[in-house]
Formats: sequence, structure tokens, C-alpha cells
Amino acid sequence: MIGVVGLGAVGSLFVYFLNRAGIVPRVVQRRRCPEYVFCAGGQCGGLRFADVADLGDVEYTVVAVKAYDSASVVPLLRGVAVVAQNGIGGYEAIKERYPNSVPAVVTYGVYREGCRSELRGVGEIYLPRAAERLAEALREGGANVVVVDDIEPVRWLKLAVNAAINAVTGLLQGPNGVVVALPQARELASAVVGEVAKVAEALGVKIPKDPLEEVLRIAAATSKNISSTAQDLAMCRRTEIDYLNGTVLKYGEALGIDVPYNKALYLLVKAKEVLCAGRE
Ligand SMILES: NC(=O)C1=CN([C@@H]2O[C@H](COP(=O)(O)OP(=O)(O)OC[C@H]3O[C@@H](n4cnc5c(N)ncnc54)[C@H](OP(=O)(O)O)[C@@H]3O)[C@@H](O)[C@H]2O)C=CC1
Ligand SMILES: CC(C)(CO)C(=O)C(=O)O
Repeated sequence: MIGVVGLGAVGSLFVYFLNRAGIVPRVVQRRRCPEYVFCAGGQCGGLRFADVADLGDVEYTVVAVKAYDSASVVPLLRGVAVVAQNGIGGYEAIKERYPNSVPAVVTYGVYREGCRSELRGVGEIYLPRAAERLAEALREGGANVVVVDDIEPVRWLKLAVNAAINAVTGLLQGPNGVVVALPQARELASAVVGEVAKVAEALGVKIPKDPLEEVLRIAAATSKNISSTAQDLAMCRRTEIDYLNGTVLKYGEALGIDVPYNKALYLLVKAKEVLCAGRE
């Protein structure tokens, strides 16, 4: 049996694939919808799950909440917690409170409005070997799943992508394509990923491919997408910047590595959050 905590965009993606594999997972949600609709390839349908307050004897708990909500879900965790978040720091906050946890990396793009989520970009779900049976179930449901021996390099590659795309598009209030189209944004992205690569190397993490090429590839592939940070700032919602450029800054300062571009983007997004709060 599989559990999910957080039935937002990513939680809905996991339930969608599990349903296609004939699995009805147990779900702990916060805000409730009368029905959750998931759309993919022009087809929409209701998600099937058991709405529970306690996940009981599940083998896996997929954690699909925003990084800043990580600590709040620890009492809900059962079995192996599989933490599907962007950035670094959210999984770590769970791991120190619930050791039976592993990270996952999701490169699918899902856009959520209220109770309706739509698959906007096909990607992969990267899982460590400890989540092998979850991987099999998701594959059965048609998900592109990659099981890796070491997921840290994949997490840092995704961090480089988010550090370069999210803050820039959030501050410019433009689609991801601006990172490819605008020389200024491209130059900024290049400087940001250079700093991420330095911090990762100092931590002994070998990023598996050229991070700038990956940034440009994903920005082009999701060129019309509005990044989660751009969406959050447009709606005056809290962003996950502390777990993106903020994490690079935290590790950079701890390691004595200058990361001025990540620091500048981090401070600008935090300042924008404050300005937003004042307008609420
Ligand atoms: N959307 C995407 O395309 C991708 C997102 N990600 C990452 O995945 C993570 C989740 O993002 P996303 O799904 O987009 O975010 P959403 O805001 O769409 O979903 C998060 C959900 O978690 C719920 N939640 C929060 N706290 C609790 C709790 N204590 N108990 C139960 N439910 C809770 C929220 O409830 P409520 O509705 O009440 O707020 C919300 O429904 C983030 O780290 C994001 O960066 C990674 C790859 C792609
Ligand atoms: C890769 C990217 C930038 C896609 O929009 C993303 O993960 C996000 O929006 O948070």
C-alpha cells in the first residue's frame, strides 16, 4: 500500500500514475476539494484515493508538500518517506526528524489551479533504490522512472536548474523562455550555475552533466511555462527561494565560497516577498 501527503500538483501527478497502475493510494490532504481533476494529453479525469487522517501500514509515504511545509508533515509519515521536492533543505528537515526517508527528484512540469492539475511538461521521476517497489508501481502507470544508486548528483543538477530559472523568471515576471531568449538573463543564469557547481564540488557532489546546458535545455523545453517562483510572486504567495538560491548561499557561506549572484537573487526575491506581504 502507498500513501501520499499533499494533494497538490506533484501529489496529483503521483496519484495519477498510481491510479493508471490500478492502485488507489491513501492520501492525507490539507485543503479539501470535492473532486481532484488531473489532465494529461488533452484527457481529464478524477483522481481516485482513500482520504485518510492516518496512513496506517503503508510501505511508502510520498511527501508532496512545499519545502517550507516539510516539518509539519513528519507526524504523518509511515513506512519509507519519499520526499518529492525541489531544492535542498526540505528533505533534510524531514530526514533529521524521520530517518526512514529518501529524496526523489521530479522533472515533470505540472500546473495546478485550485483542484485541477495539468501535466505541462513530460519529464522523469528519479528515485533511489530504497524506493524500488514504488518505482515499479509508477512505471506500471506509465511514469518515466529512473532508479539511481546515488540521487544527490541529480538533486544538485535540479538545484542548479531551479537556482538559475526560478528567481530570474520570478523577478522578470516572464516565462521560462526568457532565460534562453534574453542575453542578460542567460549571462545571469551562467553565473548562478557556476556558483552552484563550485559549492557542489566542495561538497564532493559531481553534477552529472553540464549544468548550464541543462538550464538552457529545460528553459527551452518549458519556454512557455511560468515557473513556480514566478507564479508565487505574481500571487503574493511564499516562494521556496530559501531552498533554492538560499541553499546555495547557506552552503557557500559555510564553505567560504563567494556566491554573489545567488545571494543577490535570493535577497531580491525575499525583498519582493516582503513588498508583497505589505500589499496583502
Ligand atoms: N509543480 C511542479 O511542476 C513541480 C513541483 N516540484 C516541487 O514539488 C513540491 C510540491 O510542489 P507542488 O505540488 O507544485 O505544490 P502545491 O502547492 O501544488 O501542493 C502542495 C500541497 O501540499 C499540501 N500540504 C501542505 N502541508 C500539508 C500538510 N501538513 N498535510 C497535508 N497536505 C499539506 C498543500 O495543501 P493546501 O492546498 O492546503 O496548501 C498543497 O495541496 C515543491 O517542492 C515543488 O517545488 C517539483 C517538480 C515539479
Ligand atoms: C524546472 C522549472 C523551472 C519548470 O518551471 C521548475 O521546476 C519550477 O517551475 O519550479
